[in-house]
Amino acid sequence: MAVQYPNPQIEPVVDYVASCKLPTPFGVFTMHGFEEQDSRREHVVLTMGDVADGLPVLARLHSECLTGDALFSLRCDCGFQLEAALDAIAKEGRGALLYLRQEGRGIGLINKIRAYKLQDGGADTVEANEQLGFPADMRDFRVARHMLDALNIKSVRVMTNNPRKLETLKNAGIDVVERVPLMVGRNPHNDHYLDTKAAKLGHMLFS
Ligand SMILES: Nc1nc2c(ncn2[C@@H]2O[C@H](COP(=O)(O)OP(=O)(O)OP(=O)(O)O)[C@@H](O)[C@H]2O)c(=O)[nH]1
Ligand SMILES: [Zn+2]
Repeated sequence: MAVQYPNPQIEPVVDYVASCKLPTPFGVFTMHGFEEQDSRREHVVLTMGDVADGLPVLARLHSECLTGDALFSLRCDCGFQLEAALDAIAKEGRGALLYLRQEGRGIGLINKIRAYKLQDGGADTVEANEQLGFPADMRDFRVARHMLDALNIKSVRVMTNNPRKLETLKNAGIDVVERVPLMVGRNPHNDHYLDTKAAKLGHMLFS
């Protein structure tokens, strides 16, 4: 069985490091860098507008997907969601995108490649994780709460299709006031994957 990180028994400590401007095709964001003390994992938050005014903030808590976010993979919907979230924040002129380094729902990139190989052989996304000895989802969102606290973000309107993720966020101490759907990027390569997420992981992917 895989070792879970961060350890659920130990509250993670996350240090704010520095902020800078980040111009993008969607608009100019401010990028805030954070570092987790134990794992030295580096996370960023992109913000736009005044997010510390106490009002709910449009937010995306995006888990790293190197293949979808940076390498144009059509196996999932991550890259499309990343773009749509940045676009939505820019259109509203205010919001936050937390880019969380928990690749492959927490199993890491190399294990995700192993999982994809099993999926190439017929397993679905959940079965593949289980065959490798991992739970379907190993993510831990307590790190995100620390980053929201550091930025004085009191409550969030979360862009997600995953109601279970909202529960996980609430259990991590994050004040979620609304779910904002983020349905983009369905294509022939991820059709089955998205159907599996809806059937087995509870995602609301049908309007
Ligand atoms: N283990 C595993 N991880 C995957 C797979 N496809 C995508 N991921 C990872 O899943 C994470 C994204 O989680 P999802 O379950 O797609 O979406 P979600 O964040 O729960 O829900 P949304 O907010 O609606 O996107 C990223 O870390 C991806 O790297 C897969 O087949 N296997
Ligand atoms: Zn992905």
